[in-house]
Amino acid sequence: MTIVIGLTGGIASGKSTVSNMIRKQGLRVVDADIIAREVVEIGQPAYKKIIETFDGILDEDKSINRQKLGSIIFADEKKRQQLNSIVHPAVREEMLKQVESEKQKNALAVVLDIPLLFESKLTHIVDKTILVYVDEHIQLERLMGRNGYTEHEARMRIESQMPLKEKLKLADYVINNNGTLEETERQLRNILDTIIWNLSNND
Ligand SMILES: CC(C)(COP(=O)(O)OP(=O)(O)OC[C@H]1O[C@@H](n2cnc3c(N)ncnc32)[C@H](O)[C@@H]1O)[C@@H](O)C(=O)NCCC(=O)NCCS
Ligand SMILES: Nc1ncnc2c1ncn2[C@@H]1O[C@H](COP(=O)(O)OP(=O)(O)OP(=O)(O)O)[C@@H](O)[C@H]1O
Repeated sequence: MTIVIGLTGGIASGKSTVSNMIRKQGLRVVDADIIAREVVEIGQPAYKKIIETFDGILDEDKSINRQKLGSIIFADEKKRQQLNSIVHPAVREEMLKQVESEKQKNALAVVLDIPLLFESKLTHIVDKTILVYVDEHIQLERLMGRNGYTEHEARMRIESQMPLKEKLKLADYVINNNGTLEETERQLRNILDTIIWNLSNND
C-alpha cells in the first residue's frame, strides 16, 4: 500500500524547503504549484478559459503574465474564486494521475505539496496531513524578503488563505518552521519515521 501524505502550509511558510528535505530522503513529492503552472500553458484548456475571463494579463508571446494575474486575483476575492474554479479541477486531475502512477509502482509513500489543501477541501485524496507552520510575523518577513513584495502586497496574499492558526487544528502533524533549518529537518524526520512506522505496523 502506498501512503499518500499531504504537505501543506501557507504562502512562504516553508513547504518548498521541507519538500526538498523530503526529496533528499528519497520520497517522491508532487508539487501543486508546478502543476498549476503547467495547466495554464498556451494551448491547455485552462489557458483559454483564463484569457476569456481576465483582461490585460497576456505577455507579448501570449503567455499569461503571472505577476499581472496575481495582482488582480489577490486584490479581489471574487476574481480569485473564478481563477480557482478554472485551475483547481485541472490540478486535482493531474495530481490524482501522479498518485495513481506511484501506486502502480508500489511506492512506500508519495507526498503531495498542496498550499490550499484545507481551503480546497482536498483532504480526501490524502491519508495523513503535515502542516508547515510559522508565526504570521515571520511569514510576512520571509514573504517580503523572498518576493520583494511591499507589506501590503504580502498581507493581501497571506489574508487570501486560511490562517495558519486555523490549519493547526486540522493537521495530523505539525512542523514548526520558526526556527533553524536543522530544527525543521529534525521534526520532519520524526514525523516521517512515525508515519512510516505506523504504516508498517498496519495502523
Ligand atoms: C495567481 C498566480 C498566477 C500567481 O502566480 P505566482 O507565480 O506569482 O505565484 P505561485 O503560483 O508560485 O504561488 C505562490 C503561492 O501563492 C499562494 N496562492 C496561489 N494561488 C492562490 C490562490 N488562488 N489563493 C490563495 N493563495 C494562493 C500559494 O501559497 C502559492 O504557493 C498563481 O498563483 C495561480 O495561478 N494561482 C491559482 C492556482 C492556485 O490556486 N495555485 C495554488 C496551488 S493549486
Ligand atoms: N527555517 C527557516 N529559516 C530561515 N528561512 C527560511 C526557513 N524556512 C524557509 N525559509 C525561507 O523562507 C522563504 C519561504 O520558504 P519556502 O519558499 O520554502 O516557502 P513555501 O511555503 O514553499 O512558499 P510558497 O507557497 O509561497 O511557494 C524562502 O526564502 C526560504 O528560503
